Amino acid sequence: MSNQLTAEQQRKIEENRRKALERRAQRLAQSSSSTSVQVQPPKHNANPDTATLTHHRDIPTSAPAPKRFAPPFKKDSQSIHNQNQDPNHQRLFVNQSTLCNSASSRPIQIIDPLPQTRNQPVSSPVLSNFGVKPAHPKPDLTSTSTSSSSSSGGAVGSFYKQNTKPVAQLPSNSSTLNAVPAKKPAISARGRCVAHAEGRFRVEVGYHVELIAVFKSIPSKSYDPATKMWNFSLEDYRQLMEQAAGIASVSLRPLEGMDAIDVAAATSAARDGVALGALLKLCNGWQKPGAVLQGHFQADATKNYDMKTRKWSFSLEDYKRLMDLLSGIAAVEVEPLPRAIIQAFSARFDGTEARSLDVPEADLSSIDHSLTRSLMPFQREGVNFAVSKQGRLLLADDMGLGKTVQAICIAAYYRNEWPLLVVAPSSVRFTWAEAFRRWLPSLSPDSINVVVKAKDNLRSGLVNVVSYDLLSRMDKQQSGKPFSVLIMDESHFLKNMKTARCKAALPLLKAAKRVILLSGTPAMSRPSELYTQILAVKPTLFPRFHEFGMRYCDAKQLTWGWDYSGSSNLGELKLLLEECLMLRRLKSDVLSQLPAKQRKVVTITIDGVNTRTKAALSAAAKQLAKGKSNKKEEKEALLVFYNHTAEAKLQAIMEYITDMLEGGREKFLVFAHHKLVLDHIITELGKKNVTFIRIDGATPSAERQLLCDKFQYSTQTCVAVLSITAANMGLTLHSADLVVFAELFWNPGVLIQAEDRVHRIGQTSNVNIHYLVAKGTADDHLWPMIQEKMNVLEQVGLSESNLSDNALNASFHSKDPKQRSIMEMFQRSFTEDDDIDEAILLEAADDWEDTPPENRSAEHHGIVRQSPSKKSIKDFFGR
Ligand SMILES: Nc1ncnc2c1ncn2[C@@H]1O[C@H](COP(=O)(O)OP(=O)(O)OP(=O)(O)O)[C@@H](O)[C@H]1O
Repeated sequence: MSNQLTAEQQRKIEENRRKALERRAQRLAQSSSSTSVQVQPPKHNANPDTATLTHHRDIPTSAPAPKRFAPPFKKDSQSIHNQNQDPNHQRLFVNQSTLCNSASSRPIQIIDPLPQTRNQPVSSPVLSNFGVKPAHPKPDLTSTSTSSSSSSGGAVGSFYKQNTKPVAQLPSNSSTLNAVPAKKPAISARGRCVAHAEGRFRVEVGYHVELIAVFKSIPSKSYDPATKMWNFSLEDYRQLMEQAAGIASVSLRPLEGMDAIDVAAATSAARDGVALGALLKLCNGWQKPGAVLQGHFQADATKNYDMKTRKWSFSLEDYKRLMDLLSGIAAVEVEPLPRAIIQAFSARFDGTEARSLDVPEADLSSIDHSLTRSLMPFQREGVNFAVSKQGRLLLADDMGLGKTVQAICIAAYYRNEWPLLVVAPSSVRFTWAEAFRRWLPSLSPDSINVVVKAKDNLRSGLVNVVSYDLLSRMDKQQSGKPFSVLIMDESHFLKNMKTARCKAALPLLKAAKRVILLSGTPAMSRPSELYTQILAVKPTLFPRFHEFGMRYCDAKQLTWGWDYSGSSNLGELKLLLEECLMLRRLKSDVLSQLPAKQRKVVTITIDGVNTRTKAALSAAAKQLAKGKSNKKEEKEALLVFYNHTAEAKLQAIMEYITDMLEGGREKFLVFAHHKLVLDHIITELGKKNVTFIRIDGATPSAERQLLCDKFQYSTQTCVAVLSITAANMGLTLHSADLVVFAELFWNPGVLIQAEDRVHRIGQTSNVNIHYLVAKGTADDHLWPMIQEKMNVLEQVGLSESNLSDNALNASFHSKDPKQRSIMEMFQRSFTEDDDIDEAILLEAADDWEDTPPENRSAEHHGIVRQSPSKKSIKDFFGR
């Protein structure tokens, strides 16, 4: 920006300044009435020097001598005390703007000095509408007049238009209110003070000739040509603020936590005193049910500034009235609520409140009855919510609450707009395909397309499933073509806009008419992670990230740019999301509707394994299919097949565990059978620096409890890696509520016991059990067998689960007679003499427990032991 002003410009500025001073002088002269200003003292501060006014304060009619309420610095209290006599030093402190949650009526907390930045134009419609620069006649606050909305329209304008409800329920202050006069001087430069280096602060403001003159007069001034900003010693803070306050067309936001808004000029004028009095009366007399009154106008500025307690909060219905009152106070600037909030809560603002959960019942008659009949009540509510949001939502239910079934039902509601695209983590692509087969029997299985290669057609099915990573590797022409209906599973995968997966997904999200995002953990560490998901569902809410970042990410400008890693106004953000786009239920909210144990089949793929492993697996399957002459041979062949299955599943198992960790699962159990698998898991967890415990047959009894305690009391992510046969009993690990079976085992009794490490007394949540089942492996035969056996146990009341629904695993019932016979072989081999197998396994486990102490390691987890007893299991499985 050029520093050169023309003579004409300088003349105009000087003229404006002169006029402003004249107006101020006129107002001062007119101040005649005594005003009741109520300011509550901060409870912790009894020091009269750091002056907090108590109860009603009469501002004298003749002598304009309102006290200076607050010192900017503690160390300066004496001089401040002196200045308290100076009418030009009275300050009013108001609080950070936030929306806070309240059970009955959702109150707002407002009154924040406007966080102007150079990036934010000062003449936004929001500001001009909300009395920061009112360019309109003062509205009659006791009437339903909406004249103040006239200027700039837009969202805020429409809010005013809607706001036709009389505000008669407020304490009547009509005489006072009617006395509020109109305009404030126009402000041409807004800025803010920001902490700079140690003991200094800088002023972020646009060019203003008079202000520069003030800056130059400050002794500790320093100009940084790189940032084009002035900075000063904190010692000179007050001097600068006072001089800046003398320039009518300048508004500086004070340093956070220091003085708030300087109302010296305002409160010395009766005009403003009247408005302030009305406002404070309004606040203090406000005892309407549901209105939460927090905080107070604060008149001290000690360094113990406590944002939490110094807040006012008001019902949304009274927002307009409050803003109107505030706009009558010349030196008070109030940041209006964000446009997004006003848009989202427009019905609440005008009192025609409809609670968002009171959503109408959607007509689901066109959807498969088997699906709609199965929906639990809260799931049905989820579908209703989605339909009320025109199929655009973030379903953020806790894990295991059936986001998949809800998403399928929502998508099915818009079936005439298909083809549908499901984008999911690679490890659950096939689980999605299974879920569609299970829940939508009307859908031909052939119309489900799981994309496995980047060159595959993304649109060959009516339902298409692709992984995030594959999508990002696909030809743009393919991946860029829009789908009308989109499901994005584990949508926190989109949290970073710079990632390839997010870049690939965004164009699809932009183009889709229905966007169903699913995640139990939409943001794991900071609000900025939510932004892309919000943008995907409701692009109009925060079209620019900066706006979102300023409000909810505590954005800070650093020398290298903006830092959005913080968080601010989280309560407000939560309310906003719940109102507009997000539905989140916790297990504890719907526990009564959930089964105690929820089992889920996760279909994994072995497509990625190397050809050697694949060849070994198919050779083992062929050997079995040939049939064996005696039972011993048959059993050995089965075990070889089982072993190769373990090897083939390694990669997919780890992929799934990684996705669980990425999805924010903090504590869970992973059961496996083969040492190979257990070793692989802990090696990979070690590489990822994830804490784990390992309990297998080699873990001495004395150490087991210590390891369990480590897991139980761990406050961070911790995975318990456990052997199915050696850790299925006697352990309590109920601080977790998720069990993953990386491998299957033919004895469901052992599996159920293993599940019960978390499903036991003391467990307060429902328990989720995930069985990883790989197609084309021994699992094809083991799983139906387990299922059949579990059903038997269930029928006799020995197993409590939701597994009895045969449709759940229909695709695992092999139709190939040869394969069917393998399943029967498993059944024969491991059922008829179950007792013997059990005995061998348990004997082996016992042997391990007897490992001599010299072989024990203090840090057991992560260490592979060589124990003689391992051999027996190895032998047993033919390895
Ligand atoms: N209404 C229902 N009737 C029967 N089974 C259900 C129902 N809802 C969910 N389930 C089952 O509960 C299990 C968990 O459901 P789902 O996988 O959809 O949960 P989720 O919320 O997606 O969990 P995650 O966050 O772990 O992915 C699945 O086996 C699913 O089939």
